Amino acid sequence: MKNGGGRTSRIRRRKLFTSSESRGVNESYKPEFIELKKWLKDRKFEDTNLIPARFPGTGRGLMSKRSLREGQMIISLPESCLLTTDTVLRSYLGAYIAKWQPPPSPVLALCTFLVSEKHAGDRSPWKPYLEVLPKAYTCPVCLEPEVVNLLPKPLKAKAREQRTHVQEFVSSSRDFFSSLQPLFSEPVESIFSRGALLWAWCTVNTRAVYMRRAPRRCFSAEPDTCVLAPFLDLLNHSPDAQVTAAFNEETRCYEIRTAVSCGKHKEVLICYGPHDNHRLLLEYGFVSTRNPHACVYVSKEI
Ligand SMILES: C[S@@+](CC[C@H](N)C(=O)[O-])C[C@H]1O[C@@H](n2cnc3c(N)ncnc32)[C@H](O)[C@@H]1O
Repeated sequence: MKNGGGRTSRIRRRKLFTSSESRGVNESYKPEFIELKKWLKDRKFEDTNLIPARFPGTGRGLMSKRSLREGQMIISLPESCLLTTDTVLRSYLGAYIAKWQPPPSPVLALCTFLVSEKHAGDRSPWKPYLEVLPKAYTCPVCLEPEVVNLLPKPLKAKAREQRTHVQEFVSSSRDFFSSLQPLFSEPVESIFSRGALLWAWCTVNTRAVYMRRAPRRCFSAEPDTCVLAPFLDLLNHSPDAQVTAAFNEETRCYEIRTAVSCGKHKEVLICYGPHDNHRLLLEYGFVSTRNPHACVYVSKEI
């Protein structure tokens, strides 16, 4: 998910789908969504097409308020709503990132910002977004080792690789977090705990959209492609969905258009990529029951 190709392919590029079975229960009355709506409006985003809802098969997602025509814009989220590495560099963390050697990765910058803003609580200007983010994730890295042990062999190996990757991500960032101590009255070890970083890593890896940004010297050479897109990131996945999605340099908005018409009061779904169920579980923590990309892994010996 973190490499360029994987993320590119999963970014819900050309696909949108609405399921007739998935009649959802409106959740827009919930205080957290009312606050998020106000926050988005202050940043010049007013949605007319979508409302948060809970669906029987996919859980929390977005429902169409009206029918959508083929080619119609589903959502156009202004740049001011996006959480990018620029947001982080412009923040109180910017000076610390700029002077840290070796330069931190773009994902580390995003995770540091998420943990720090979450810690700020009511003082964070991002609070309405942080409040709607999941409290926990179901990617294999979050599962107990006994549960990972029950996975099929090839997936088990991938799950262990993911755990090692995240462990290294956390342990190799310790000195950087220590350098941030002047910003906090509490010890940084208690703020940037393993649990907090795991939550932030899963937030970025399960929810970010793909938007390639120019490399900058203050970051490591890893591609800077992950951008958090509040509200838009409530869209769930269907392998059959057909949308186009990209940042529009003219409107300065992240836009998603449907390639097919879509009925009123249906779940609006996008496609994260042509992923089999192993990849969906690894990267997003779920599997798709009717997945045309499902495949069976056969060991070399067989
Ligand atoms: C970009 S978020 C979508 C919004 C998310 N459902 C929420 O409540 O915030 C991606 C996450 O949604 C869930 N998800 C997306 N598509 C799904 C599907 N078809 N079935 C079950 N869960 C899905 C997974 O937990 C995934 O990691």
